[in-house]
Amino acid sequence: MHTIDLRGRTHTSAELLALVPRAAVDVAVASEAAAALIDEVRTGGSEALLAQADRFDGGRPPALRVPASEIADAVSTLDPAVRRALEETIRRVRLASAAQVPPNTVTEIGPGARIRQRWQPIARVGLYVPGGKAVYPSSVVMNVVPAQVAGVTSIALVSPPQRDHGSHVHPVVLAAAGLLGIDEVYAMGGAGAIGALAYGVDDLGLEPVQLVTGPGNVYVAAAKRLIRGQAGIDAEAGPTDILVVADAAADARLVAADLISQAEHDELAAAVLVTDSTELADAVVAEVERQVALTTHRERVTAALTGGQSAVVLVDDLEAAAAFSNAFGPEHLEIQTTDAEAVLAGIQNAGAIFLGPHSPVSLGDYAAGSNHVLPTGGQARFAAGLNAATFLRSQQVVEYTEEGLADVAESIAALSATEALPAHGDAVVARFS
Ligand SMILES: NC(=O)c1ccc[n+]([C@@H]2O[C@H](COP(=O)([O-])OP(=O)(O)OC[C@H]3O[C@@H](n4cnc5c(N)ncnc54)[C@H](O)[C@@H]3O)[C@@H](O)[C@H]2O)c1
Ligand SMILES: N[C@H](CO)Cc1c[nH]c[nH+]1
Ligand SMILES: [Zn+2]
Repeated sequence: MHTIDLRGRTHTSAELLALVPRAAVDVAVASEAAAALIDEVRTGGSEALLAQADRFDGGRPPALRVPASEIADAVSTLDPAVRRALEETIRRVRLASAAQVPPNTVTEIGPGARIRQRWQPIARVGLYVPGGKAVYPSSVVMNVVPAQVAGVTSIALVSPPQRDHGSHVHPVVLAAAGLLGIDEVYAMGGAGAIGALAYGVDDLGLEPVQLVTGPGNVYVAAAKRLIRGQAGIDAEAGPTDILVVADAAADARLVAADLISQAEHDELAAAVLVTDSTELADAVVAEVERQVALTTHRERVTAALTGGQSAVVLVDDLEAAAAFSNAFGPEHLEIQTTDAEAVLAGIQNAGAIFLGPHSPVSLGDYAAGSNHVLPTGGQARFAAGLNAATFLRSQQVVEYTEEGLADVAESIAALSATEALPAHGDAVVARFS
């Protein structure tokens, strides 16, 4: 991991933004390849999706649409311990997602003047579940549960076919879908699958969706950026990142383990330590070296940690640490300091925040009840993680009586005349003449 030394002076927000470490290959760089893959699917339909599966996933799935019997089989043959774990995760995510549904409200503006605010679910959504370097049954739960809690009634789920499973969707992904009552599942991955959801695939009977959500690699994130407008998207949840703010009191062994845990997702994953303690920085670097040598995906982890996106950042104090973190906009922010609440008070931008030594990111990835589909690449500076409200739209229902309208008729006339749009005022006058 390279070092960024910010000690000795304060930095403006613009300077911090310029210093933030990022991967050389980002969503913009992957965009051209993603656009070509989406175009192939728009013109070539199923045959293009099968060819892309052959090219990227090591084989053509026997059927793009997974038969209902295969989903049922996956549920019935699911390892009992994994089933219990999935069911507990579903329970917890459902509880936390229910708390994200905003209440419908009625505001009495004046006599006979009422604005109702209602939250309307999106009718049909497409959910992406990754499956390249790893498989993600947990992402089935993280996508489906908030959609169901929001009241979405039509859900299509896509996930890449797996070479090791005869080019079928991974059975635990199918089992997770089955446990949640999802029966529309397709064996397709990457940018082509995002295009298929957004534009539909006629010869497959895949109807276009109105919103595409879910995590994926840089090509998936690029594809989501490209189809935005045709369908809505959640945040771009691309290659994962973790930023740990730690002081001298933190346990270097745990900090290192958490950095490595996210680096194992992808060579493009980012792991950043920000600290005011050179002793802790040295200890974490030594621990990372020791633990990487023992970890399963050591090559991928090494690539991620030595990439330009990962770094150890030295700061004068924890206020400067929070300022750097805000500029980075981490997907996951861990605060491992003596007074975590004090650091939290200075944090504005983060996808999800993990406080103290017993709240590692792995907890949020699987079992906290929080959602693990989170904005990456600095998007947490303006975007939120996937949640029930992502699947809802607020709609204001305007309900005025004659008396209520009369009270504002003069204001409308004045403003419409000022804007040189007199027909607007006339439409109100017509109601009183
Ligand atoms: N931010 C989040 O919320 C979040 C959550 C979970 C996972 N993730 C991220 O999701 C990603 C999962 O990646 P993955 O690769 O394991 O699975 P994936 O399903 O995202 O990607 C696999 C697909 O990528 C496409 N692809 C592969 N190589 C390509 C190439 N050279 N050109 C064009 N397309 C290509 C193929 O279509 C393949 O099916 C990781 O980066 C991980 O960090 C993010
Ligand atoms: N850390 C990933 C992005 O938040 C989510 C995940 C799923 N499985 C393991 N981890
Ligand atoms: Zn993870």
